[in-house]
Amino acid sequence: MSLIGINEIFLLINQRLYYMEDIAAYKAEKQLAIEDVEQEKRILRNAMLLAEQKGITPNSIGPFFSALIHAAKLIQCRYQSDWQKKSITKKHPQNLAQMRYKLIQLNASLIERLYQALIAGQKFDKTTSGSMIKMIHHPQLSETHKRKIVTALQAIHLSQ
Ligand SMILES: O=C(O)C(=O)C[C@]1(C(=O)O)C=C[C@@H](O)C=C1
Repeated sequence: MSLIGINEIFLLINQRLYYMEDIAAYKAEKQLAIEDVEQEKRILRNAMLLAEQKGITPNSIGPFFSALIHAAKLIQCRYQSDWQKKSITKKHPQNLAQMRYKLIQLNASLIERLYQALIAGQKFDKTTSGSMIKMIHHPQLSETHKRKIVTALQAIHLSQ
């Protein structure tokens, strides 16, 4: 697996995280709660199903998407709290349904890329932790939370 393959995985992770600013803005405008437990269940079910169809152990992909969702909620909370403090809101966010549709596509692409990396023999071992953490870019995400995403990614494995 080339570095390009890994770059693509982190590009998709970053794209997913970047949507959270707009989602936070939409929810602030519509006064919706950040957390939507039913949507989270749908995301996890869908990810595990797709992973299983590919040949990735579903229980190993679950914690990775849980870590992404956890980071997503944290980012939304931080944006909303920043805006509240400064009495500003981000205007004209995209529609939530549209953003969720894009997130579903990103999730599927992520699973596909992870699968390709794993069958190519890519090892996401501890020696790569530092460089992978550096590949996650988000102004609202601390090193600790980036590490949680990377640790969950390292546990993803192919079905036997
Ligand atoms: O779809 C949303 O409403 C989101 O905020 C995105 C997301 C996710 O990461 O997929 C994050 C938090 C919610 O609890 C549900 C889903």
